[in-house]
Amino acid sequence: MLKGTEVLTTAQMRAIESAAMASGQVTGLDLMERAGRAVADQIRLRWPKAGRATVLCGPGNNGGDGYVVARLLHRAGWQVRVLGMDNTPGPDAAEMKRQWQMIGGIAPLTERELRNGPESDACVDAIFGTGLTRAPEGEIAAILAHLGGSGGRDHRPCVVSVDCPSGMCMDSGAMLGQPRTGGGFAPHARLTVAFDSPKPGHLIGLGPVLCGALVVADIGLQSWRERTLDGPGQRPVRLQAIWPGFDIPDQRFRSPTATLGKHSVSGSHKYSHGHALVLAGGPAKGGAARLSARAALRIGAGLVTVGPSREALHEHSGPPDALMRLAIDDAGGLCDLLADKRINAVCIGPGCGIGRAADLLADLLRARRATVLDADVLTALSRNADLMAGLHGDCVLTPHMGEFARLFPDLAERLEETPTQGPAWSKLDAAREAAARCGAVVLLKGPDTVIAHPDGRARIHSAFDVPWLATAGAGDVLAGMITGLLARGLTPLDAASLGTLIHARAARLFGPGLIADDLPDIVPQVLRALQKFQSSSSVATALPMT
Ligand SMILES: NC(=O)C1=CN([C@@H]2O[C@H](COP(=O)(O)OP(=O)(O)OC[C@H]3O[C@@H](n4cnc5c(N)ncnc54)[C@H](OP(=O)(O)O)[C@@H]3O)[C@@H](O)[C@H]2O)[C@@H](O)CC1
Ligand SMILES: Nc1ncnc2c1ncn2[C@@H]1O[C@H](COP(=O)(O)OP(=O)(O)O)[C@@H](O)[C@H]1O
Ligand SMILES: [K+]
Repeated sequence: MLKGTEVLTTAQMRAIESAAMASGQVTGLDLMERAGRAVADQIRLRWPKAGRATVLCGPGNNGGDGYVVARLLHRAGWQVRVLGMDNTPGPDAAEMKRQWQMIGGIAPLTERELRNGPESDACVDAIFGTGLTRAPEGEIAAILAHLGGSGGRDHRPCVVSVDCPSGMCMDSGAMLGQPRTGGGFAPHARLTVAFDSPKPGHLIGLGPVLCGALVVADIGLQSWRERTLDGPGQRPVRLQAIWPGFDIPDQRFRSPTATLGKHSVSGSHKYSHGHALVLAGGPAKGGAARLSARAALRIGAGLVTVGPSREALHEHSGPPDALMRLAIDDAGGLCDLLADKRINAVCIGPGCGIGRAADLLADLLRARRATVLDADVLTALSRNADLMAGLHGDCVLTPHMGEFARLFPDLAERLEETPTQGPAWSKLDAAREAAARCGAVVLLKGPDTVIAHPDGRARIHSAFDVPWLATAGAGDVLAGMITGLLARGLTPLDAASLGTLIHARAARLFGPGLIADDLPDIVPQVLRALQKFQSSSSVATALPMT
């Protein structure tokens, strides 16, 4: 994978910082100075004219970063007011506090001080970072509520958060002590400057909404990151973000003469791009399967066949003409068809009907094809433990939250609980646990999509900027895209990741007003853009991750 896609847990981040400091080549003070400088620089980029800042410093090292920001903004000509706690922090933060005190005073960190102080252009939130262990209470909870607009929308300060909006668990994107769905007052940052790598909480749960624009600043830890996470005897980096820098796992997107598996693309034919089968349902239910089939064709499967029941076959006679149609009446018919080994990927669920999906699934799973399971078949699966036991490593399950709750009710319930302690149970944990239990890749949909492999690898795709993707049939298109990529020979994890990326990019390109039918036909445009991006991947690695 290209650099720049790793997502670190807070525990991994702490381990990397400790390794760096233990090496003797860098001190905690150096790191804190770099972190504070990164935040101050980002503020100055956005406000080129020196203004007024209020800096809120908490009891630990996040507060230490805040004292650095205060000093550097003061040096740049800003009028800086600091609110801090009357405690003795660790030695690095204590030193940064001392340096600030040589410049200016520290008012008490109270909601009253904040509310009654002069207006400021930027309010720097350096109260809690990775050290948050429990839900904030009392005075600090009141300050955080004020940052979230409890004093009225017009009084909501322009917040710049250091590492994360304070009170947010960086492993889950949940606000400790508040409902998962939001609704409580929480700091809504205009900008969040995180260090070294994003954490899961920046990308899932409430994180993307609370963080505002996310900047990930390099504080010089890269070589320790590599040694700590990838060194001999260490666990590999197991979590990645699907965003610029993500390595497209299909050679075709790199160069026209590249190879795909064993087949040279230049000398290839349609069967070397795979044959996808989309199982459709009975009469009057064909739309969803046709959306999937069209998406599978557009994304590059060599052949696509749609397989409804015999009485529904005539409904599938419309375009695209490239699509093949074949009646599949029952499991026997499916087995006969799957005797053709060239059919290497199957999509089951969209518009299939729960009963028919249940009837076909056991034999389909026994045929051991790469299989996408979506919609109706997920409901069938949730009602039948034997079917669930038949899942295998070439399966991709694509539930939305409602379907996930039917399949894994205990995991979904845990996600509903109000988290009180960090690290809080997250959508990432739920998807990973589900994948481990069922032995298949689980793609848990939403604006934050999490894709988990049974071996613990996982990927996160954040698409909070395309709310219009939540439209009827969009999931059917995604299932078809993944099926097409499986037909092309991608692994289930890669097909799910690339399908998710292309799906959201198509929605972004189309813009508001999108209906699911529009998505497949935007795919060629997205593929062209991806091809260009990949052929200039050295540029891509240098792109700032904003
Ligand atoms: N390590 C490094 O070199 C670098 C670290 N960096 C920076 O350090 C940050 C991590 O620092 P950190 O570990 O000191 O944790 P931090 O987030 O400041 O909070 C800990 C304090 O809060 C307290 N506390 C927790 N929850 C609470 C609650 N609900 N209500 C009240 N108190 C609560 C907790 O108290 P305790 O739980 O012990 O009672 C403790 O006193 C990181 O995000 C980054 O910004 C950068 O400078 C780069 C180099
Ligand atoms: N708020 C949102 N922002 C961006 N994407 C979303 C949002 N909500 C859902 N999605 C995406 O839209 C698609 C909807 O799929 P699904 O719920 O299965 O719809 P359907 O069953 O109608 O096809 C999924 O890919 C999901 O990740
Ligand atoms: K913070």
